[in-house]
Amino acid sequence: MLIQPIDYRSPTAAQQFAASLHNTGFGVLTHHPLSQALVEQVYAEWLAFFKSEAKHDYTFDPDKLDGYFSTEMSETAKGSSKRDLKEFYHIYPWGRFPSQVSNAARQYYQLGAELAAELLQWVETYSPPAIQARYSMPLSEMIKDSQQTLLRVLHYPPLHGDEDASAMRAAAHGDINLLTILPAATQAGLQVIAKDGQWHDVPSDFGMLIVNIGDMLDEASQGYYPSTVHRVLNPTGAAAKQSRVSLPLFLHPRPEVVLSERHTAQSYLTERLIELGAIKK
Ligand SMILES: O=C(O)CCC(=O)C(=O)O
Ligand SMILES: [Fe+2]
Repeated sequence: MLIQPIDYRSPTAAQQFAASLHNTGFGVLTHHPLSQALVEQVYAEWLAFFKSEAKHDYTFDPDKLDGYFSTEMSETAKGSSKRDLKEFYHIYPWGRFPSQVSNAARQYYQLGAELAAELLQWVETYSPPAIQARYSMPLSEMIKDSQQTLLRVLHYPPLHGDEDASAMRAAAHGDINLLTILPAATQAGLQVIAKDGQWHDVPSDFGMLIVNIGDMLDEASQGYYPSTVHRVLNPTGAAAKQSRVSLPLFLHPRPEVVLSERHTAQSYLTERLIELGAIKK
């Protein structure tokens, strides 16, 4: 197995976790403090929301990018020709929030951001001194009070068999942000590419927490922590008739935070969103 799950409670968890992120761009935690009951509540409430027509009242704001993105408006990964087979909702602290769901997702946002700050401390502690010296501030401070951190509630609808042959639930991509944390989804399918170019399943038993490096941390650590390409496979057999729900929290620094000699978080994000066609020049 490419990625070994790590027990969050272990005295060597921080070191093992940082090593996993360095080697693969991914780290998987068991026995972490995020409440599984809360995650399940979010999955259930939001699945019902995605199955309702109410979602269309929250169509995303094209400038601010909060709100609901339908399958027709879904992302096309860089280098891919087909839209992903997914719909999703972007939750920001300042953004619109559906009245049809409880505050569970907002609560999760808060708890997830707190845990992420601790994980960033682990990442920092085990950065080689020469890399550490180049961080413009402690990594956990980069996300402090950030209004840019994004909770994406994702729904991959059941497949009907008439999808374009090359369209995927999520085509191969890297994340733009600093760090992503992702509770195991309601279904398998997440894969990561290894250094040898082979795809591997990411361990995702229910209750595990999957963490991956985004491009901004790759940039800030000069590649010591690599942003690794991942994808979500289309299910086959009985699983194809079921929805998949997942909940990535994308940790973004405050806009003015300096990532490297070349980039602030703001300049980096703008460059990437233009590349993705999400915003215009
Ligand atoms: O749904 C998943 O398991 C992963 C989603 C993902 O990689 C993303 O939205 O960036
Ligand atoms: Fe991703």
